Amino acid sequence: MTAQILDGAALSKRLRAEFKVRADELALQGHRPGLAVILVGENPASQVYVRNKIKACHEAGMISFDFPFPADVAPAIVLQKIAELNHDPAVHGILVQLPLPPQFDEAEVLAAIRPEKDVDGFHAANVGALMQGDPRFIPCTPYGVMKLLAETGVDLNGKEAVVIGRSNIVGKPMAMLLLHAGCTVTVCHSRTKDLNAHTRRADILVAAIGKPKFVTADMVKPGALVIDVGINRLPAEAGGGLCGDVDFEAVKPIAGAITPVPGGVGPMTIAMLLANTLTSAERFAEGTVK
Ligand SMILES: Nc1nc2c(c(=O)[nH]1)N[C@@H](CN(C=O)c1ccc(C(=O)N[C@@H](CCC(=O)O)C(=O)O)cc1)CN2
Repeated sequence: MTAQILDGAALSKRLRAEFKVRADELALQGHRPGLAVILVGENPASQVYVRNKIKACHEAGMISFDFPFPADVAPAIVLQKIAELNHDPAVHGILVQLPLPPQFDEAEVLAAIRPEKDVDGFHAANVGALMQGDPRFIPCTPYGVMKLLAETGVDLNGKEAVVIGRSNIVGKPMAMLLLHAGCTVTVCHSRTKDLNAHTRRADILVAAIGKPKFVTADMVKPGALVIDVGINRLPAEAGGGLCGDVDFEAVKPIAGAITPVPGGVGPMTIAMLLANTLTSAERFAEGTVK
């Protein structure tokens, strides 16, 4: 058996072309979608992600408003900017790139974003709505994973799903989405005993732990859908480049489907950010949100 490769780069490109059509329609009605992007500091990976988000935004016919701040900025300055953006009618989505420098209370910053413009879906109100099965904005990475799983055509109802990782950005919302899709969900983490016993019975295995090639072939059930959320930068002495949390070459012959890194979940994260921004702009345009 060789796995279906879930090509997130191709799917993202397809979706972004569809978004452009919708964005242009909104622009004709005077509501071109606008995304405000706040980046604090010079974390090289964050700089790449933000650059890619802004580029994707422009290519999809949306406006970006870019706010870079130095690493030592006082949190009050960033909070003030968020307050302004909350009231700006040209801005339909606000994103604060994570992680933030240590002087910030991340929860305080995320709580300052108006939930109706929280296109990352990290505000407690949006997290709560997702928990209740009535999502307003779905966090971009898990949202992208659900789109990739849909590409396999596999009915998720009744399937065993195992998520490795319990972060607020990926692990927890991922578990919730899989639960709502009818899966029986297990969330594993650093304290989980006998991890392999859990992963080996997973029909859907999502790895989001940030450890290069952590998931090995012996951890995977034959035919499983394996989703790799990890993006690990290898040191030069290990050959450099990016690798995921899954040992791709070893797991590919066993899995039913698998995402590559790069080119799997990462590009879908950006596509779903645009999807959320577009949704927000449509809500403002139709008056569902004021
Ligand atoms: N405010 C947010 N901060 C962070 C999020 C998020 O969703 N919102 N997620 C991650 C980083 N992230 C988006 O911001 C992100 C990560 C990776 C990619 C991506 O396209 N990866 C490429 C490789 C790119 C490279 O060369 O490094 C791939 O996998 O093919 C996009 C977005 C943490 N912060």
